[in-house]
Amino acid sequence: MIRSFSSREFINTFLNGTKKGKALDESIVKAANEVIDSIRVRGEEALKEYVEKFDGVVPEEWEVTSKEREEAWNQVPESLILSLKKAADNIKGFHSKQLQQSRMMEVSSDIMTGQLFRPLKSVGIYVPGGTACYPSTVLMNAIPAVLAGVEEVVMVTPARNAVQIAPILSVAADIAGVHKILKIGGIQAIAALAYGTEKINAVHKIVGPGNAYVAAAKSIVYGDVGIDMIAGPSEVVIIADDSANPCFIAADLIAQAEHDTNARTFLFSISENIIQETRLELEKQCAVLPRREIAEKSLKLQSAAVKVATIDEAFYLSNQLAPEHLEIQLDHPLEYLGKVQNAGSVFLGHHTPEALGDYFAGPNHVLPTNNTARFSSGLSVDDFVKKTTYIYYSKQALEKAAPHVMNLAESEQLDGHARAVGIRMKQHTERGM
Ligand SMILES: NC(=O)c1ccc[n+]([C@@H]2O[C@H](COP(=O)([O-])OP(=O)(O)OC[C@H]3O[C@@H](n4cnc5c(N)ncnc54)[C@H](O)[C@@H]3O)[C@@H](O)[C@H]2O)c1
Ligand SMILES: N[C@H](CO)Cc1c[nH]c[nH+]1
Ligand SMILES: [Zn+2]
Repeated sequence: MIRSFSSREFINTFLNGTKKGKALDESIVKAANEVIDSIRVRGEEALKEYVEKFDGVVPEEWEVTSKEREEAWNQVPESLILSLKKAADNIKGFHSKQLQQSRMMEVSSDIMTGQLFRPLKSVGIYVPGGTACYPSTVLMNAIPAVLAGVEEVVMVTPARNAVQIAPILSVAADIAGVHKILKIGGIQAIAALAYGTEKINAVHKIVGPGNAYVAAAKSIVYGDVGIDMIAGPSEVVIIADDSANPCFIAADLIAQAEHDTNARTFLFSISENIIQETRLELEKQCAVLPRREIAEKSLKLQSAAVKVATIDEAFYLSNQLAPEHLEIQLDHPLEYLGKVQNAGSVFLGHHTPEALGDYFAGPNHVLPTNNTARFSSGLSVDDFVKKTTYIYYSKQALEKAAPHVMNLAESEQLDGHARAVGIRMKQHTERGM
């Protein structure tokens, strides 16, 4: 089910070859452009057409009413509400440490520079709802936004042939502090959030994962609004030696594979025995999985087991791939943290499954995929904050800086810039200021 690759074959196939991930699919981008253009021009009328076309049913109102939100609480078991609340507490705890205060850096008594931190006014959070229902993604998207102080957090999620969204999503939204929930998904939701319609206000930034249609739509609207990232299918790399348990490795590979037939799962091990045992475990565990078809397809098409010569080689491959999730299933895992150069989130040791991070531990599960952890990071409070710098110079401070500023301006042949300083110097001299 999981194919073996040598290191070289792995690099040629998954990093440089036929299975190298692609940020966007051109035909999907083309289709998304059409939908977005229509909604931008024709607003509500086009939005309804596309919701009907792609999601089956057009709800009477886009927004989940406060009555519906209240009633949702009676439809979710108490134990599940408790789990959501505990997870939310951990997520809040972790993200609250990311909050930063505006700061002033006094350079000297007559020069000040600084940074103002201001929350975005409104954001849209996308919660996927095509093939599964993700209350955890509601918490992961909304909690950092609310902590940052965003005034209006608008969640969108497809109702998919139903008039209502799943009650658990609404409850998670209440726990996280979401202000509005709209029953719209896919490209049409991104278009409505980016450009607004007669009934929907445009937001300033759109965050959250989704399928290839959602990713394409986010890439198109970027520039008119902010986005967090272009999220691709989920990924996990597991680095393991003989100290690992093949049952755990297989379970963690399946946990990613069941998301999506395009999810990518990799095992790098110095032990041939571990690879063989994991293969057997995968067969066994997949056989009893409700989402067996999805997981098996993903494992067959998008996974690899690589027998490496050394642990360093495993880290080399992982850093080249820059996976969304990296599990280090080795004894004394903390000792290996220094070897991690590129990864969205790292799971240390034999008892820290990636699923723990998906739901509960606190760090965000909206993470960079498809090699983008080389240059980007998971969702955080920072995504919901703008930083405005400021500068203050006294007259005397400007006089000291003036020759340098004028030199530099003249070197760029921008006389207007030089004059903006020079004119002040002239007045200071003339008026004996
Ligand atoms: N990174 C994360 O944190 C995270 C969390 C949860 C889910 N995910 C990923 O998000 C993805 C969710 O995908 P999904 O499909 O289940 O839900 P989704 O909500 O992203 O997409 C469903 C929507 O896609 C649109 N769509 C489907 N087929 C279409 C077509 N042919 N043309 C135009 N639009 C079409 C429909 O409007 C539909 O409602 C999965 O890949 C999953 O792994 C990631
Ligand atoms: N593993 C997903 C992110 O890659 C997040 C998730 C949500 N629910 C379960 N898993
Ligand atoms: Zn997951």
